[in-house]
Amino acid sequence: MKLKILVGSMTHTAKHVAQAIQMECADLANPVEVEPMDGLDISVFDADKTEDVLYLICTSTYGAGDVPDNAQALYQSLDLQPRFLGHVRYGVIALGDSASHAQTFCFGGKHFDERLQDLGAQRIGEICCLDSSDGTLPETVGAEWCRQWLQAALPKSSAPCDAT
Ligand SMILES: Cc1cc2nc3c(=O)[nH]c(=O)nc-3n(C[C@H](O)[C@H](O)[C@H](O)COP(=O)(O)O)c2cc1C
Repeated sequence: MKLKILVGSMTHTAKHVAQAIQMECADLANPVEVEPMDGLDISVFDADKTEDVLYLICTSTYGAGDVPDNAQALYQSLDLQPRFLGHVRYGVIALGDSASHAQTFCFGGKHFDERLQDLGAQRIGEICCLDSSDGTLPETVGAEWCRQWLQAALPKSSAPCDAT
């Protein structure tokens, strides 16, 4: 099963989380692709219709609860070019800061989740919120969460991937 991680980031934290997942989860999903959201639109969910693929939205939050600049085009495309995404299974890692932005904590990831659900996509598991003010390492927490998430998402008959 392929894992495609779509990264929305301003100052690279979300990118580093995605890269940690790529290294730590290669035995559970193969390949693990990391793709910055720059320039993407809703068609990113078309390419793999016939493949066994899971999507992971990994995005931070900016402004007053907005998605980062590099995620704007994809986020708006979900609204401006809507289509049924019933074939899409996805998870969300949402990055934010509860100390400075309590009212809009992790809204970037939560906004993506709302739009994807509106279009019929199926979220697997709960949203993973990574809080930059809680003293944990986002790469470590994100990769650990992703291992558990992948294990829950894998069909029961699937053996872990041969990463070689
Ligand atoms: C200008 C600015 C605005 C932010 N706004 C929010 C916000 O509204 N909600 C939130 O939860 N975090 C907010 N954050 C925190 C970031 O989302 C958080 O630090 C995140 O880890 C950054 O990830 P990145 O390096 O991948 O962009 C903001 C940070 C900055 C610098």
